[in-house]
Amino acid sequence: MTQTTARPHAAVLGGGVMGEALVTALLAAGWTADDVDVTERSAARAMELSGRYGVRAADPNAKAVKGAGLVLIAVKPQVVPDVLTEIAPTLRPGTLVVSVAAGIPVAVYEAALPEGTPVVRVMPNTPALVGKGASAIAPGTHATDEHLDLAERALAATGLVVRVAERDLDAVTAISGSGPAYALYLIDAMAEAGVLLGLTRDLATRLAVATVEGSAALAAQTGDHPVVLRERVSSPGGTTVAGVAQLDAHGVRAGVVAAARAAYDRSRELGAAAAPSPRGDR
Ligand SMILES: NC(=O)C1=CN([C@@H]2O[C@H](COP(=O)(O)OP(=O)(O)OC[C@H]3O[C@@H](n4cnc5c(N)ncnc54)[C@H](OP(=O)(O)O)[C@@H]3O)[C@@H](O)[C@H]2O)C=CC1
Ligand SMILES: O=C(O)[C@@H]1CCC=N1
Repeated sequence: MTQTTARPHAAVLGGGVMGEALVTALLAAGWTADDVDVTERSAARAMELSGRYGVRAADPNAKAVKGAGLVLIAVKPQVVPDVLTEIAPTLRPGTLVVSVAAGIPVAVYEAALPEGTPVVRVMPNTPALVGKGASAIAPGTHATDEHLDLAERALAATGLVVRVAERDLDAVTAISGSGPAYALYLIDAMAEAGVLLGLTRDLATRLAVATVEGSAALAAQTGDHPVVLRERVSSPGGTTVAGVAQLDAHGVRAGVVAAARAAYDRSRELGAAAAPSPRGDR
């Protein structure tokens, strides 16, 4: 059965950073609090989310998915196999399973869940919390365009959502999934430099945040290549070329590439660890 209801009852499994972002996204996209259940390992955290958003703190996972037409998995990758074992017996036919877990291949979900279960993998990022996220979604074997549409409706309030093939998700994870940490690392470094040069920390941080936000907006709104935009900041013989030469001298570009490569490799490792063993004896 294909689940195409506009806003089916949703169960968010795992109410950590990303689970909370998904709960807020659903509510912002028009789901009512009555239509969203959230499960957690710790009852205190589940109650916290329930108190904050009015959603139902439901447990265990097997019970939460019983009445759901949309299940969103937001536990750590290492916990995904156990959660799939828990929910497989009670998942309704046709319920769309959406997972944000890094690295875990669609094949792992499809092997553990009832035959024909539609699965969509999502790689979101934390700016989703303020509607400025970037998410990529990839369909499993049984996910139709309608299932992708439903996943997009669920993510509508989080920001940019793009459709990709599953093979691209490790790279997406390395760039936009982990990317906010790289950007925030830069902001922190710029603010720290401002303090070193005599600004107050508050002023330096505000300037660094506004500068990175403004630069991103400039790139997004003009569509100009980042190098062209960078050249416009760089007056001949001026301050910017002096500064950027130091970024090159300190290998910052190479560091960013190495960071993304390491995140990509880690995403693949997480997937390999969760994959059924060749002997099929997991
Ligand atoms: N944070 C991010 O920027 C992004 C994260 N993701 C993915 O989102 C997923 C969650 O990450 P994140 O939110 O950062 O991690 P968190 O640790 O913040 O959230 C996971 C939550 O799941 C809870 N949990 C553990 N076991 C169960 C269970 N059996 N049933 C229900 N809940 C359970 C954890 O509780 P406890 O802490 O008590 O174990 C925790 O609160 C990961 O798979 C990650 O790859 C994807 C993109 C970006
Ligand atoms: O660090 C992680 O593993 C998750 C996935 C992408 C961002 N955070």
